[in-house]
Amino acid sequence: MESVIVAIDGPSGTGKSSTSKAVAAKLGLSYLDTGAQYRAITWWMITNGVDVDDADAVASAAGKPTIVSGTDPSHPTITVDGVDASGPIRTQDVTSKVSAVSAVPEVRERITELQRSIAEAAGAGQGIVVEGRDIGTTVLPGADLKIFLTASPEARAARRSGELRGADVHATREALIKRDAADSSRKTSPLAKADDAVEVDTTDLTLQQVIECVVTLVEEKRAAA
Ligand SMILES: Nc1ncnc2c1ncn2[C@@H]1O[C@H](COP(=O)(O)OP(=O)(O)O)[C@@H](O)[C@H]1O
Ligand SMILES: Nc1ccn([C@H]2C[C@H](O)[C@@H](COP(=O)(O)OP(=O)(O)O)O2)c(=O)n1
Repeated sequence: MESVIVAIDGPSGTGKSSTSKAVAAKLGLSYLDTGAQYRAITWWMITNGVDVDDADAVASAAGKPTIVSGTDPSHPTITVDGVDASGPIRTQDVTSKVSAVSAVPEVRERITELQRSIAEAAGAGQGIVVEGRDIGTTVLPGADLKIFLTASPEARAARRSGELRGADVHATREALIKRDAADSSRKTSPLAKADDAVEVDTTDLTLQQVIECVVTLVEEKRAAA
């Protein structure tokens, strides 16, 4: 069967990670969480004393860490300089700083290059599901299928605060809206829907329904190829 490259973009809490992992596992594809890579480089900046609000300092350090992503959807991994970073990249500290670091063009250039080489390697096999903010627009504009997930801020905040074991929904909603605004308004490769992306509003859909919808879209693409 032909390999297939699927790009899934959208704001926080729309279901990108859960959907992408499940779709990739179901169809035997590789999986790449690009947000984890931006979180990993942010974690490296913090642990190495780089001031994340100093764009010049972040730019000069952007080439230093070695980030390696494992692409098995049933066991995604990420290491920074050989150290497992999967836990530390999910802290509130990293979450609050990742938008500033990922807005720096030198960081994006470095990470985009890494993403393209991973997608190229997977393209030699069955293919890959790559999720993020700018995959359909910038990283893989030639992807076979582009999906843009959306959901109301209320639904997204409720999902996130559920994950954070009952964190205040209002505070979660405010933090999420702030991060989306920063990601959507940055100059380099902002969060945006590609013109040829299929938009799926997940507000009133269960995760299973979203997964089925995306699996069907991939199968239709493959059948038409
Ligand atoms: N359609 C949905 N309905 C209800 N909960 C969902 C749905 N999609 C995802 N979730 C839950 O919402 C949370 C955030 O999903 P996630 O896939 O991490 O989103 P994203 O990667 O877009 O930030 C997870 O706990 C996930 O299980
Ligand atoms: N392709 C991407 C993916 C993520 N980012 C940045 C912007 C996001 O706020 C952060 C974190 O992304 P991540 O997907 O982990 O965020 P959430 O799971 O939605 O909380 O990384 C990006 O700039 N470009």
